[in-house]
Amino acid sequence: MHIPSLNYAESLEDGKTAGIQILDAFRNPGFLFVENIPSYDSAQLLKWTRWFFTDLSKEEREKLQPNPYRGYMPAQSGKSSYKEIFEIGAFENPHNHPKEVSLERPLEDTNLWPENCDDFKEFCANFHKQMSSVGANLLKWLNGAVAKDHDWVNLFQPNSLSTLRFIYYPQRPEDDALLLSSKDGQRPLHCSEHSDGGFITLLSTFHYSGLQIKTDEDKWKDVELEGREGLVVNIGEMMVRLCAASGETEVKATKHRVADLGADRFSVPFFFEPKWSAAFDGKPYGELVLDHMKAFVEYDKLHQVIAARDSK
Ligand SMILES: O=C(O)CCC(=O)C(=O)O
Ligand SMILES: [Fe+2]
Repeated sequence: MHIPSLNYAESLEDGKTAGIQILDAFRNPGFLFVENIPSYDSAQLLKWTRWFFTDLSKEEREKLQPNPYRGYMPAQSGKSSYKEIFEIGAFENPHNHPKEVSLERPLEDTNLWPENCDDFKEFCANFHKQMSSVGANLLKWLNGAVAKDHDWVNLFQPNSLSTLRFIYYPQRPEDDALLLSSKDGQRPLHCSEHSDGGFITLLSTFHYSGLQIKTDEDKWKDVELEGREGLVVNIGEMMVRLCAASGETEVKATKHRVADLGADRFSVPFFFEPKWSAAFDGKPYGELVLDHMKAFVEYDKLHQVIAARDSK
């Protein structure tokens, strides 16, 4: 299916019209394609994504695991999603002490980098900044259409917890339980059905197919982009709540998934998120996320940090 599109460069001149278009897309189907973004270069992004997952050795990637939140996660066979992930945020640690993390704000965890990779690091820092700026503009335009009297952008800046996630979906190993069971007719997935939890997701899918969204009739439809350059954008559950607080109750965090097409796939979502201290339901946003993460096994190390903090 085609999703509505937004011309970003034109929107920079007319944020009011952009706000109406964005709101309309987030009401139905809940996805938007943003194109004509000055200096967005998906070829460069794909080059670095491939470099990280296929040129860098497995051992080098596995070294990037000691931090509680940021860093690398290997693929796990037999699980409903099969993917390797590398995540970075906006916080750097000049002293390069990977295990040091603030007990007060553990999600402001610092990045971990492969050795001798200044060009990769520079690319990532610039890309993180570019996505933050696109996210902030989309938010500002939507804010104008939904809640003129509240400044949402202020919740996100400075020091947002936004995450740049590189994903590699390798082919499942032949003895993967899910692949074996799929031989009975059920199509395996690379990424299982979910709605995003956060605010605004800006996704680079390159030329890969596989992304599917669930329609109101509970049917899965392939997102068709026909090689266009730009970002697939959708909102998460927290953004739905933020809109609802201003009386906008029609926007939705549409369910989506990634079909396993039997070939390698790469994608790069950017999760545009508020700063730690932004108040939601009377709590700092960072504390809300920590609570939410207790349900996820992948964040074992983060749980240990929180348990140590809470026992003090
Ligand atoms: O890989 C994709 O195309 C989608 C990824 C996704 O939905 C996510 O990471 O939340
Ligand atoms: Fe998602």
